[in-house]
Amino acid sequence: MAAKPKLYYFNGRGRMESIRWLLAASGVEFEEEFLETREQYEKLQKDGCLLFDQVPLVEIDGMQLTQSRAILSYLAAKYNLYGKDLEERVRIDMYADGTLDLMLMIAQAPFRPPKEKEESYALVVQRAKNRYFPVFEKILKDHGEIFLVGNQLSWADIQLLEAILMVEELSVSVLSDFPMLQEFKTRISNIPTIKKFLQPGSQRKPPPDGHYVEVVRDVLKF
Ligand SMILES: N[C@@H](CCC(=O)N[C@@H](CS)C(=O)NCC(=O)O)C(=O)O
Repeated sequence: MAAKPKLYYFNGRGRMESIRWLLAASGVEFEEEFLETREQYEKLQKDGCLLFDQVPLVEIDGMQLTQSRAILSYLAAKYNLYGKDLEERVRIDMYADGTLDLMLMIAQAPFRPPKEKEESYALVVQRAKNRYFPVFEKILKDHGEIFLVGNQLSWADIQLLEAILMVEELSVSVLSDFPMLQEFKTRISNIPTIKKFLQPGSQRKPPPDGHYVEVVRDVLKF
């Protein structure tokens, strides 16, 4: 039996969380090593595991992969979450890149000074409501299908659910003007592998707290 994928990152969401989501939604078990000290990070560097001296790092299929977007795209292809042809694939890429942009704004906010942090979160909610969610609402409404692309679950669906849940943590009523997205959220959340990942005790990570921010700063020295 092939070894489980192994994820090297902090014990928090950051740029690894979407990778956890894709694996979990695909029903793939994975191991995690959490970076807690500078020494762990320097050892990975010294051992030549980090292509550009950065995490996330994922060991899978005998490879050491870095660059979160490349990892996500590999997993999407491997686990049949990447559409049926090139046209579907590029749409999945566009939608996934949109939600990644939005989630990166959320991931970076805790590292800003308190006032800027609050402004960043407010901007995220505004962008979600005015830029990203209307697009996905319209896509679902126009094609009347249950998934964003084609007739099967894709990386784009999984990541949109992840993004919706993250923005709802900042504003519980953010979906109030988006009925298609409300239904989408319920539908995708009920896919058995995803439902399991949403249960307490899964490898899904909570929103970042002060301790997480401190560990990341200590390990990366910034
Ligand atoms: N484009 C890269 C960016 C990775 C990245 O910025 N990683 C941060 C931690 S979240 C890091 O390792 N920073 C250390 C550094 O850049 O020196 C990706 O998406 O994986």
